[in-house]
Amino acid sequence: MRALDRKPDQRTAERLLRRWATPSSRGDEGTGLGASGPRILFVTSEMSDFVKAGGLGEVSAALPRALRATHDVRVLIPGYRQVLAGRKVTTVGRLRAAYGLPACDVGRIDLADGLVVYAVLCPELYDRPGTPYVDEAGQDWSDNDVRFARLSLAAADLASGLGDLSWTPDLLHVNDWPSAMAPAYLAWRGSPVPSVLTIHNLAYQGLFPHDRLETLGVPASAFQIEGVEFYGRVSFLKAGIFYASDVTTVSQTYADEITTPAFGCGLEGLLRIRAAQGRLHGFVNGIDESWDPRRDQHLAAGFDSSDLGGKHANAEAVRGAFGLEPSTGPLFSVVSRLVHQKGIDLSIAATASILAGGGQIAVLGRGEERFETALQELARAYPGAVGVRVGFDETEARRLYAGSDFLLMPSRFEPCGLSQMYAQRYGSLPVAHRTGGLADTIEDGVTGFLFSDPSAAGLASAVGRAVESFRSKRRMALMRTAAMSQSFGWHQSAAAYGELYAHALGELAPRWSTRDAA
Ligand SMILES: Nc1ncnc2c1ncn2[C@@H]1O[C@H](COP(=O)(O)OP(=O)(O)O[C@H]2O[C@H](CO)[C@@H](O)[C@H](O)[C@H]2O)[C@@H](O)[C@H]1O
Repeated sequence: MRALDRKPDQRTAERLLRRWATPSSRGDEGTGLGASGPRILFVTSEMSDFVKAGGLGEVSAALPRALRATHDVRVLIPGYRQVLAGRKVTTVGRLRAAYGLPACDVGRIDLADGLVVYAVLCPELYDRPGTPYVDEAGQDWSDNDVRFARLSLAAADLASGLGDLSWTPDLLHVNDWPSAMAPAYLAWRGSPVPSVLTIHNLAYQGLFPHDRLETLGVPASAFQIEGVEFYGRVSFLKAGIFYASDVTTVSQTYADEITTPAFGCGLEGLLRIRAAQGRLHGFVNGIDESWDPRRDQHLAAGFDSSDLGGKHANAEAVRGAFGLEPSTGPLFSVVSRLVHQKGIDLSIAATASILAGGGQIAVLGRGEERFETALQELARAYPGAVGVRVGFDETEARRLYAGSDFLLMPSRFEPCGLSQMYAQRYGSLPVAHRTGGLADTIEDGVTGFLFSDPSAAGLASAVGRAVESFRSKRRMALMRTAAMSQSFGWHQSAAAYGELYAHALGELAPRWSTRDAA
């Protein structure tokens, strides 16, 4: 299935083989190599140190840091204005134009904790207002194919030793469609550098018209079912799934789900093949240490499971900020991108059961206009009981987790989900659809409430169970304590990624000798 049929780049292979000639480099001694261990370039289109549109931004800030104890991890990100503004950026390399992709410089930023970030410096592609993906009106940038092909090609170039950097990665770890072309560029130039693609959300695939092949540097021979073609278009994500050495996603349940037609978004066939090869893995995300209700500076007051006084202070702050009346009933929250995936329509439909149970609901989110409008109408219809804020606000989000009793998360699918972990850590019990990472991180009836049918009725029945539990102080206290003591650190999944890297790197030599002999 792998299309690595060209003559590999000899110089790179020899460098890697020299570097990985020792037993430990083949993973025989685990991953305890320290910061002088394998050089990993973590390629991402968002990182919450600079700019975040969703969960990927948080994972990109946390996972490279969790891996630093054992790996020499550096990050590559487009040089958006949010990345460069007010920072010391040293130009350390230059990459040539290729195909229809412009030349760019490589800038180095040293973050306060020592993490090194390389920025792809190309103002014509990245120096714009808006988010990494859309303009201020919410429209996709029309040149997103070039913007993210340039990111991917920069990663492949650096892995091939181009650009004159004094640091050359041993392995690329790419994330979602914006960097998923990097493994393909490596394969097309015959590079032996291994790559790992993490899928944070299969629903976003980076699909572009067939007439962009030349601009993007896709060889005509790769525009086929065993390559990057997806129903007549170029699929960046499929390129990554097809060419990466290994594919991971962010929970075991989602890794299983995406091999089925219901969740596979048309890629289930290829994903089944990768799974059969033992190349599809599920590693659940962690949450970083800033999510600590005792010390979080964003909160109105700190608290822990043995003293929930501060939680009540946060509930008061939320009620005030969202225009809710004083109440002793249950407070439900939603903190979410307002998109179909997240089942926002189901949460709207469940409002009746929440209000009937004497509860209130506070919603923070932004996204599709139809959901923003519907939620604002709901708040107007139930003043004092439903509060809605359209926007993206870290402090409000943290206060909502801290102040609410329950978090609604009826996602139709959820690769991992972070909000349900934050909520549990802050003593807010998630009411969630039993899917993907939600099924893997919530214990039904112990740390939250799961329901199996993603419908208004399914959610309403779980809301009923939550309201019922709220009536028993003892039960609530037990569940809160169980939720707050869940361990969601990065340690375990960082170790799993480390093992995977070691395995992919260790395969270099055998793969090469077979090919050399051929
Ligand atoms: N209006 C707002 N204001 C402030 N903060 C807001 C906000 N709306 C959302 N957030 C924050 O954004 C994050 C959302 O993360 P999720 O993992 O839940 O979803 P997302 O779908 O973006 O990520 C995708 O990638 C991640 C990472 O792998 C997977 O966990 C997930 O399943 C997948 O869909 C949470 O930290 C939440 O607090």
